[in-house]
Amino acid sequence: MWVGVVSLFPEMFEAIARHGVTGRAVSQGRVALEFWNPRDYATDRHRSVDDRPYGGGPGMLMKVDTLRAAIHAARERASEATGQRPRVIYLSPQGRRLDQQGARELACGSPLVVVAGRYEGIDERIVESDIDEEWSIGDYVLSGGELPAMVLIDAAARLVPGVLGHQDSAVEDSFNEGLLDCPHYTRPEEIDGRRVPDVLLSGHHGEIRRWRLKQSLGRTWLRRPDLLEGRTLSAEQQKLLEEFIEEYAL
Ligand SMILES: COc1ccccc1CNc1ccc(C(N)=O)cn1
Repeated sequence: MWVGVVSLFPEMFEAIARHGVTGRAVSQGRVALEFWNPRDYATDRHRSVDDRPYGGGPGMLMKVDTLRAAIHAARERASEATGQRPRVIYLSPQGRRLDQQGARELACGSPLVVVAGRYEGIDERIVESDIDEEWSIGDYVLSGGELPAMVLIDAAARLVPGVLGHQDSAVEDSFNEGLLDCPHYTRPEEIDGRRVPDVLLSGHHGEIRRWRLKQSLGRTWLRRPDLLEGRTLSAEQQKLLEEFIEEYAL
């Protein structure tokens, strides 16, 4: 996966570029991250990258000429590096809500150019002319698009084949089936009198799979019933959920 990042604070992206699963993906070349900083395209003495909003009002916007130069440079490089036109993405509270399905879409195929806004955002004409898609990580406002950009890149990068240790861990990710995850346990077998569920110690892999699926279904029913709306459960899933509800009601 190739990602070009347009940001005034490229060093923030060390958080994903140099640590953990994403850091390893970058060092192994499975994910390529390149950066363009609008400030590098500033020509005035103060190297300004923000500008005043027409119509007045509080705050500033990102300066048009330096931002456009950075976006165009990233676009060009994307085409050079991958032979494909990139999808230019802008993170903003006005964008399409990122979810696991969206992450899957972003992970496969086209190179991405991700634009992280600062100040009060960017000129609408840039959104119209240079941005292909607006995405949001949730209904809240942050001081910049860098953290949302890292969330989007991380969610997509971990789905790139070979990035996760053993591929099943992405497949087993309950959101993969659109369900919440089941509870997880590791040593010791008992913590303050709380024991690991016996089924997980039994070695019966079929029982364990069913227990985990039942827990995922039950938790989803309890915490996020909306995820079950309009979803047809298999006969097995229906049975397991009914069992969970019966036991829960007891
Ligand atoms: C006032 O900030 C802005 C105003 C407009 C656009 C971008 C920004 C940068 N901030 C962001 C960016 C994305 C998200 C999100 N929900 O994905 C939250 N905040």
